[in-house]
Amino acid sequence: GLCQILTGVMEEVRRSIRLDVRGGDVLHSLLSASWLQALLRVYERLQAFLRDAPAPVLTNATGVLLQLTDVRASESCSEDAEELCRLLGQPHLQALLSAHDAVAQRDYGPVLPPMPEELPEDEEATRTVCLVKNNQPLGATIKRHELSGEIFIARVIHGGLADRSGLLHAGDRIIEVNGFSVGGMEPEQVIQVVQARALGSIMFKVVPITERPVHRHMTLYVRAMVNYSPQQDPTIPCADAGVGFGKGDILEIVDQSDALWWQARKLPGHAGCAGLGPVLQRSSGSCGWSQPYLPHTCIRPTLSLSPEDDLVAMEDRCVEADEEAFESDELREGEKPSDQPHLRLIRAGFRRSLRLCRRRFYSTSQLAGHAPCPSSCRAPSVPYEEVVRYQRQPQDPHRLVALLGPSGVGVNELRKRLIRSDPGLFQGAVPHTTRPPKGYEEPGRDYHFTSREMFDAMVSQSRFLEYGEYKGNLYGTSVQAVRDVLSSGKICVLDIEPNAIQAVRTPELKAFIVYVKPPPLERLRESRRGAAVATGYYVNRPFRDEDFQEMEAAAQKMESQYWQFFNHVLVNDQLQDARVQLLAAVNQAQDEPQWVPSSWIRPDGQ
Ligand SMILES: Nc1ncnc2c1ncn2[C@@H]1O[C@H](COP(=O)(O)OP(=O)(O)OP(=O)(O)O)[C@@H](O)[C@H]1O
Repeated sequence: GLCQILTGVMEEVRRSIRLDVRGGDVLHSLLSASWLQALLRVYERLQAFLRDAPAPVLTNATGVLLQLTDVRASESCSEDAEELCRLLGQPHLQALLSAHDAVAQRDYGPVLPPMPEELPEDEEATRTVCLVKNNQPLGATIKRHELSGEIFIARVIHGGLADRSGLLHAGDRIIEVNGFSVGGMEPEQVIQVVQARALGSIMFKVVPITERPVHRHMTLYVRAMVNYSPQQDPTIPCADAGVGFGKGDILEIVDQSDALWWQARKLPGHAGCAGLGPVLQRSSGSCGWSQPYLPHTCIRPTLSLSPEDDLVAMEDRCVEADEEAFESDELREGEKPSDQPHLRLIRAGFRRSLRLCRRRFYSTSQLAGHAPCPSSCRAPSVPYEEVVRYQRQPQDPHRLVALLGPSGVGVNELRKRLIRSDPGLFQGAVPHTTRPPKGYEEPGRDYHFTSREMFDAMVSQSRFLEYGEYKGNLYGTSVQAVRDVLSSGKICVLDIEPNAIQAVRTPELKAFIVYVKPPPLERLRESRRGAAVATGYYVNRPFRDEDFQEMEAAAQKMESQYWQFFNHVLVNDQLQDARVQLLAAVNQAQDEPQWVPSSWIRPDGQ
């Protein structure tokens, strides 16, 4: 009947408001709060349950079981009794009975201490908070005021015990812990008092902060572009309360109220307590985002607080230091092109010369007489990239699929196999070249043949995703060539070099980047036994051990610099398996929700 009483009280209060009784509106808003209503409903349900609660027949089933073993010991024990004893002797049944007894004896909840009888006179100003610790951190940090020496709650960690209680807030002044006055205590001493009880209840007496800051509870999702380890960060207020993450991880930022430290959860699957993550500053270098750890030296303690030993976390052991990849199928000269249309299709777009020049371009610096490739090192130096969930609609163009990996790993092989699996759906982009067409080549199908002047103009207009020079000829993949495939309703599949990553990550192309990773050395030796590595335009030879080692080294370098941009990592061990996995990933990219940069979806920053 509590809800009914509350309705009656609310009516009274409403009358008080009409009569302009002081405090009436505050009381009304309190009583009409949805959380209070919900709590009362829960309370009433629990009361109803207590009334109808089933009573255990016995509270000591485990004891009865022991008596049964005595029965077994007697000689007159029947076969049935034997079987019963055997069944009851099984560990899972014993565990079940033990659990039964614990419930029957109501031995499952901590016994709360009685409320203190003597309440201070300024009772209104203090609040007694009792938190029950079940081997989990309290999820709050404390700090000491430099001048007054008073102990304050510095931060309440989202989703932690203190936060879920709703009773402790950043800024609350702590007066007592478990009956011990914290006046004059060093922060470490306060921690010792908290740690004295690993389990059970901990009682805090606090003076609540009078004006709680209004938090913008706007959840933000970001992709980490750097690695971060709280344990290696000397500036984190509390390492144990930190959230560690690696490049490419998706983080859910649940609290941005602190200018220097976000509270974040790593996705997927970390539904519990959030952790502290640094609001890292942009690094100064143009490609600085690839660094493993950015020390955020901008972090300084706040003025009114002592800088070092005065901040203590109520997390266990936590002291807050304070507020902070051609055409290997390409026809040799004089060879005739295939009459089979599907083979022609496959050949279109597999241009070894382009791959080789790209490799050269990537490994050397820049094309003589040309501006640097527009895509080269244009990565924004941001530690985080805001992301949103994107689901491609059936009427939308497909996402570009870009494959990359260390030379020889099988990027081109996988790309060919993917296109061959469904030429009606997958297609490569037709590259541009300044070299003269060969007899069998058809402009617009094999290459867009163009003059050097035209090519240069396209370069200066940033119309290439990537380009390079091979044996005196220029080769490049234009944005328009990709657009042509996408607008025909097909999925464009490209192999790119890392320096083209930024050029394909655009709102228009929405590239899904698949990194093709070499398997461990042993597996490389085994799986590449019959395979040949391309060392020049027409030069193939069997793989050697040095090739594998080079591949591994190149892979490591690529991973350390670009891991954050990989949407899918595919280990190319067994070719057939890898192709199947690639197909599955590509389908997922087109048909299932994916995290993409928010700027792709909301270019205006809204
Ligand atoms: N999983 C695999 N098992 C066996 N052989 C493979 C596998 N993947 C690729 N190969 C073979 O390895 C060789 C190199 O592959 P591919 O040409 O695709 O490499 P790439 O990554 O495109 O490198 P590059 O651009 O330097 O040629 C080819 O002969 C290919 O058939």
